[in-house]
Amino acid sequence: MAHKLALIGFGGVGQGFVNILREKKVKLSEYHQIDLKVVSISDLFKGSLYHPDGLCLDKVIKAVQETGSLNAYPDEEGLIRNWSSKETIEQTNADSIIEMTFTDVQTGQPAIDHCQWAFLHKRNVVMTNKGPVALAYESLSNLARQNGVQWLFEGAVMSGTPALRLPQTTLTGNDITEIKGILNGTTNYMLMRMEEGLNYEEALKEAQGLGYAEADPTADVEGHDVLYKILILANVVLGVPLKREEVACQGIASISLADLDRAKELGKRWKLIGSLKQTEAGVMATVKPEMVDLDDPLAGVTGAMNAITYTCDLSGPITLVGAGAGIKETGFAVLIDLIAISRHKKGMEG
Ligand SMILES: NC(=O)C1=CN([C@@H]2O[C@H](COP(=O)(O)OP(=O)(O)OC[C@H]3O[C@@H](n4cnc5c(N)ncnc54)[C@H](OP(=O)(O)O)[C@@H]3O)[C@@H](O)[C@H]2O)C=CC1
Ligand SMILES: N[C@@H](CC=O)C(=O)O
Repeated sequence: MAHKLALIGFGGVGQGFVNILREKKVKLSEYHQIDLKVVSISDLFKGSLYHPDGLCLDKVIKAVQETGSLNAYPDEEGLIRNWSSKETIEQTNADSIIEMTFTDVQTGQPAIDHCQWAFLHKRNVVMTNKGPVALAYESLSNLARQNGVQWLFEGAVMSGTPALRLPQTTLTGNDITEIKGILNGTTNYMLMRMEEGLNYEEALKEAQGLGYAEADPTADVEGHDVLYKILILANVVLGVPLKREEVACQGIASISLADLDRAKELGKRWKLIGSLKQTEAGVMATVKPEMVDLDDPLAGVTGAMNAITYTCDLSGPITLVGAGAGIKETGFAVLIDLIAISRHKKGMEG
């Protein structure tokens, strides 16, 4: 039976995910026996489409590429246009809602509402949006559980690199005493390009063009995006309900070309580091730029690559290095969550 999907937010990641479905449809069906069918897409300015039997993804991409809007999708019997995200979540026949709207670092909205509406209508949610996980993890997890649905968000930390699944699956049984890493692709890319001679604005523009930056890139450069990832790691991996106010947060906006030159003279390199440490006084968390030695493994993590080290009591430190941002990489995170939901469903049925 098809697993029906409703996509809320159709920007870079949404379109990247649809392209993955177009590319992998046959393999998903042959090797994983999964038939993922997009029945709804709802985007604030690009418009909205719903067909209970599924949308033609080639026509969806053609419409958006040629006109920037879903309104150019051809009319067909049974097609409904212009539902809001609320109408879509409540009235679609989708099993799972894929939430890919922008991350609001102050309120987590409208994505928190999107999750609530979905859970109350017994729909799973897969999301790349960090806001709801960082700000409302406990209440939304409870709501999902009470309604017998799943809530997965691998893409929220390090895009398609399994930064959440790794500690939750293969590292389980360890006590994790510290988590530390480079957790933002945009700023890591910018620092690299600024070392290569670009100025701050040029480097940011490139990162935006490559699809790494947030809709409001202030979240990247001022460290809020890393702060949110630290809150997610604290809540989800350490089980500690850390709050935003408890984390000192500084981004890279104040780092000048002169600072980069000074680091170079000292045999060092600037990196924006997020960290969480278990102490007797509780979990200590910081987000701040640090100069790391050039022979530190973190110094070699460049561009939009990220790295995270889990310090474990039994297995010792384990470091994961991989993409921290990117359209295809984040689209993959959605796919792996959907494969997990499909497998879970089959296990329950079997
Ligand atoms: N890009 C990346 O590398 C990564 C992104 N993420 C997260 O994934 C999410 C999506 O990222 P990305 O695709 O790059 O961002 P974009 O800004 O490209 O896309 C977000 C889309 O959501 C739409 N939108 C905003 N509000 C609503 C709403 N209320 N209802 C429906 N649609 C809405 C926007 O519409 P419009 O523009 O038409 O207003 C836009 O098309 C973000 O939360 C981001 O933090 C996570 C990991 C990596
Ligand atoms: N803007 C973020 C996207 C992924 O979370 C980043 O640059 O890392």
